[in-house]
Parts: sequence; structure tokens; C-alpha cells
Amino acid sequence: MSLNPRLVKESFSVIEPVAEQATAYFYGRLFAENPHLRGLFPPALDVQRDRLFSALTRIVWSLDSPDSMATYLGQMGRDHRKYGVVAEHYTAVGRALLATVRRFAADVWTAEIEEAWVAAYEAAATLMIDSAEADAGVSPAWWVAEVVGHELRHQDIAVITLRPAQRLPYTSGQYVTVQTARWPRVWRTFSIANAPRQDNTISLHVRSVPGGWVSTTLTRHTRVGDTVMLGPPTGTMTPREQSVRDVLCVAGGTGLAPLKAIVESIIASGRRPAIHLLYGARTAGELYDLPDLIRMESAFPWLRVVPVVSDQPSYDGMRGHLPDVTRRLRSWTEHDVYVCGPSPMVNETVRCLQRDGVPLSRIHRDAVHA
Ligand SMILES: NC(=O)C1=CN([C@@H]2O[C@H](COP(=O)(O)OP(=O)(O)OC[C@H]3O[C@@H](n4cnc5c(N)ncnc54)[C@H](O)[C@@H]3O)[C@@H](O)[C@H]2O)C=CC1
Repeated sequence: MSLNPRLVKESFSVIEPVAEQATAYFYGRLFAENPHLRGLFPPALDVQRDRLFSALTRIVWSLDSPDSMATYLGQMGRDHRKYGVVAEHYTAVGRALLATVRRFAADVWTAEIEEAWVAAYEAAATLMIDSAEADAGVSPAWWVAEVVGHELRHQDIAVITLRPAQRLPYTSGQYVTVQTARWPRVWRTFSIANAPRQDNTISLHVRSVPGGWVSTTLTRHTRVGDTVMLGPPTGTMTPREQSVRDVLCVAGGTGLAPLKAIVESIIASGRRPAIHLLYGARTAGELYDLPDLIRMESAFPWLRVVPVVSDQPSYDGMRGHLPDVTRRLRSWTEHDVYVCGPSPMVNETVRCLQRDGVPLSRIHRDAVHA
């Protein structure tokens, strides 16, 4: 059976407009046929549903790019170990998925399309299973970590320091998923806000979002001495180590976290590129990490930190929206650029930079927090 990305994509386009119903049907079918699998998922499936569909979308549209599909699915396979997923679960998921696409693309469905989906799923599942098995030989499925520092820097933003019980290998700019005892099986993503440290501790920047179970638990109901669980570090927005270019980082809110890690690792590398770090918040009070960044700036004269405030007319410094301020400041066409923050801000910043002549290949971002 051979992969036929075109047939998979065409039939998937029919399902995309009814994604919500299709995903609900998928889970209904999966749990009706395999009630024991329900226990692997969190009690409320809303976030899970969105994730499933966005993962599926990404896989379908990368079927033509075997390298990016292998990287993505390899990461997912490793990450799924923390849920307790094992090889036989993929058969059950494949059956429910096929039943779902067959039903929601019924108007266009043919035997060839069915064959194409079966081949694509088999290829995807094999990549995930193989990478999970390879990972099981060298790495835990998750890490238990103790909270060793908790600073509420603003009414809803905390900087939390964790000490994993085992070594946690990662690259600056990557993120981890976090599960708290209060919300079993609910994992949320946070970037590691530091370059690797000798003592193996990591810091996270967490803003409690309204209705956010894990973010609220971490900011308001977590104390030094508590334990959390961490999934494996993931993500591709990592520093270009061989580059000799100067660097621009554009950070919106807690999107600062991975960029601070990247800046730290550039400093630790011994290279001395000029680094501009534009750090935006809505109000001056939300520039929760500014004192630390100013300390870094005074220790490393080639680092320039530019705080930017968007929604406080009385602010006595640089005011405006990050995408506008970025382009107003100077031309960045020769820089390596890293952008992180709320997705509309990231998208707009990338659009502006591209329009001003910065090649997309030099603009680095991570889609995970979008
Ligand atoms: N906590 C973490 O580890 C990480 C968080 N993120 C993401 O970063 C974001 C941070 O959110 P908050 O701190 O609540 O940010 P926020 O909503 O307070 O905004 C931060 C900055 O982004 C600008 N901004 C917001 N919306 C904009 C838009 N539509 N156009 C132009 N500029 C805009 C604001 O003016 C401000 O300068 C979240 O979406 C989160 O998912 C990303 C990576 C890591």
C-alpha cells in the first residue's frame, strides 16, 4: 500500500469545515469501542479535541514532506509516553479515525481514498511507535519535579523554579508540558525560561489565564515543596549556534520565557553578537521580569533590552504595539530573529519583518503556544 498524500488532503479538506463534529464523533466512537481508553484522557476533552484536530491537520498537510513529518511525529510519539500510550492503542485510534473520515467525507469517499488513509495512518503510527520505543531505552516517560522557588511577580504572573528528580536534557528555547496534582491527566505547555543550568533546575513563567486549570494552580495554589510532573522537552525554536549574525528577539508578555533562555545561551556560548531584546507588555506592571533583564543588560554590554508598553498612555518609555515598534526602531534585514508571544502579535510581527525584507528562513518562532 503506498502513500497518496493528494487523496488524503482532498478528502481531509471536506472534513475541515466540520472539524468540531468530526472530532466529537471520533472520541465518541473511540470510547464506545474501547471504554478502557477513557481513563487515559482528562475528564474534560475540550482542549484535547482542539489538539487532536490541529495535530491531524499538521500531519495531513505535511504528508508531502517526509522529514518534517518524521520530526513532528517522532516528538509526538515520545511525548505520548507520558499518557501511558502503548503500541496497541494505535490500532484502536486508527479504527476510530478511519470510521470518522469515512463518515464525514462520505460524499467523496472511494476505495482509493480509504486505501490512502490506511497507508497514511500506518506510516504515522509507525513513526510514533518507533520513536516511543527508542526513547523508552534512554529516557523516562515523565519527570517528577519539586517546586524550589515561587515568586508572584504580578497579580497573575509567577516565575516558578523546579528541580527535576532526574536529569532533564533540553536545548534553550524548548518547552515542557506540566501536570499538577490538582488536575490529573491535564497537561499544559510552558517554555523553559533559562539555558541549561549546572544544578538541573528550570524556571517557568506562568500567567494564570481565566479558566486555566493548570496556570491558575501554578500561580495561585502552588508552594515551595510541592511536586509537579513534566513531559519531555520539545520544540524547534532553538538558537542558531553556527550563525555569526546579530540577533533580534521580540517577546510579548510571558512569551519572553523561551527568548530569555535563547539570550542566556548565546551569552554562555561566548559569542558576542549585538542582541536587541524587545520586551512588550500591556502595562508597565506586567513587565514582570524587567529587573532581571536589566541586570543581564548591565553584565553584558552587547545586550540591549527595550521595554515596550502598549496599553498605558501614562507610561514614560517606549509605547506602542510590538510589530510597529520593531519596524520603527531600525532595519533588521541582516539579523537572526526570534519571536514569541500571543499568536496575533507573533503573526503580525513576522508579517511586518518579512515585508521589510527579512527572509522567512531567518525568523524563528514556535507554533505550540498559538
Ligand atoms: N508562558 C510561556 O511559557 C509562554 C507563553 N507563550 C504565549 O505568549 C502569550 C503571552 O500572553 P500574555 O503574557 O497574556 O500577553 P499579553 O496579552 O499581555 O500581551 C503581551 C504583549 O503582546 C502585545 N500584543 C498582544 N496582542 C497583540 C496583537 N493582536 N497585536 C500586536 N501586539 C499584541 C501586547 O501589546 C503586549 O506588548 C500567550 O499567548 C502564551 O501562550 C509563548 C511561549 C511561552
